[in-house]
Amino acid sequence: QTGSANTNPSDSADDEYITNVSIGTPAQVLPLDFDTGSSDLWVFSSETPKSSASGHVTYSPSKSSTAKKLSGASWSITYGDHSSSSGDVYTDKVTVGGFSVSSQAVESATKVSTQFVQDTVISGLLGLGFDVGNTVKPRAQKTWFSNAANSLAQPLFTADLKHQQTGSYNFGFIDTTLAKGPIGYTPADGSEGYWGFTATGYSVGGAKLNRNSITGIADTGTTLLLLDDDVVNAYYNNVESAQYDDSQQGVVFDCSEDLPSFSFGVGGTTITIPGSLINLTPVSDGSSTCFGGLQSSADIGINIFGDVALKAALVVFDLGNERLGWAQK
Ligand SMILES: Cc1nn(C)c(C)c1CC(=O)Nc1ccccn1
Repeated sequence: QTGSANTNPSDSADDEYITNVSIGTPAQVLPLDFDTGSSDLWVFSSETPKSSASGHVTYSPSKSSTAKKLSGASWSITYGDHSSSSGDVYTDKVTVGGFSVSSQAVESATKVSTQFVQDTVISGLLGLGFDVGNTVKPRAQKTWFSNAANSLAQPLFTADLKHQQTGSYNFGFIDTTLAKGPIGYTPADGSEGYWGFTATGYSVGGAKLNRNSITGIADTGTTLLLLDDDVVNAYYNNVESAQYDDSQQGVVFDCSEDLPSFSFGVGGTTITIPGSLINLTPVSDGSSTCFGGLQSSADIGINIFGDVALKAALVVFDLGNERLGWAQK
């Protein structure tokens, strides 16, 4: 068995990717942010304060004949950008891309932070990280993919995110036609709940890869490519107008700049992010100053290959072999 779901950028800056998920009986369709950087499936619901839920599609367990309260269970999550949510837990049927898990832990939000209240294009997150990262107490719950894995043709999923176009999350199979180059595989470290891996080196503007390895995570739930300062500086030293903008909390440059590409080595292959994908968006509507898709990870303590990097590749999240595959697109 397999599943295949379309995913769409939430706005003109590709800030997030939205994937529709069916929950309950009859199906309640919610737009969720699939996040390989976390392991909770949580939703805005009938239990979310009305003022917070305003503008969001919500899940109502009372309207689902297959919903069951998970007695005594609660959850609470804080993301690296300090956004957060918490609540209680139901189990219900959850279908993604035509594949159903009959009893999936659906975490209902009774509290959500301002960032989520304001982000009305999504109704929650569907974690695709490792189960060890799930926050439900007293007993951690499995992710939708973990519950599905044993029934899928292969225990893996792929992410094919695109700039301003419809992409896909495929479960149980690899559609190699989505890629232009070979898939390079490298071990994945799931011990922290993330999909951790090590890139063997990097280069700017098509130069030969150096041998400075970069250890980080493949994170569909983070917009940017967040790397060490020495890498970020090596890149922006090639961008004439680049400067750090305090108010924007990042490097900005003239939108007219012809940005160099950024390449990294992984699993014996090279993934090249075209400069165009690193010109993320004007800092404000109509501005001729643009915000960089590559920014510093110095304040985070972990390197994050977010959507800016993932958009350049077909990425295979292979749970069965504890490995990540990257192919140029
Ligand atoms: C770890 C981290 N530090 N900083 C500054 C950022 C932006 C991150 C990544 C992050 O927070 N990702 C995220 C946020 C909300 C939902 C899902 N993923």
